[in-house]
Amino acid sequence: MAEYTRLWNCLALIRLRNPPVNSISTAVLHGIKAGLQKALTDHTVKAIVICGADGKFSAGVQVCDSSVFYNAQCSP
Ligand SMILES: C/C=C(\C)C(=O)SCCNC(=O)CCNC(=O)[C@H](O)C(C)(C)COP(=O)(O)OP(=O)(O)OC[C@H]1O[C@@H](n2cnc3c(N)ncnc32)[C@H](O)[C@@H]1OP(=O)(O)O
Repeated sequence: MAEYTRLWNCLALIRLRNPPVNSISTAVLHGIKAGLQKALTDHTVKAIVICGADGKFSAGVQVCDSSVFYNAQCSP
């Protein structure tokens, strides 16, 4: 999952949340995309911060979820 939060001033935050290491699954990828779309349609947003939950950023692609590569390349 990835949670979108509109922060103060011109900032938006996308927080990756996929315990234990916030790896990027297909669901996380979709959450990032949804967050980016929200930020892009809010013309007051000037910068997007992407972080990971619970003090970790991300271990990268979720092992054993090869569909992540397909979804990253093929989704519009
Ligand atoms: C193209 C290529 C792209 C886009 C890539 O992203 S390549 C990068 C792929 N990711 C990695 O190679 C990272 C592999 N993981 C690590 O190096 C380490 O796990 C860590 C540094 C992220 C954390 O180390 P540590 O704090 O010692 O914890 P553990 O190694 O014990 O891991 C904790 C649990 O997390 C699970 N884990 C780790 N990485 C992934 C991952 N990428 N996808 C899914 N799950 C992951 C790990 O299996 C442990 O799970 P449990 O055993 O506790 O159930």
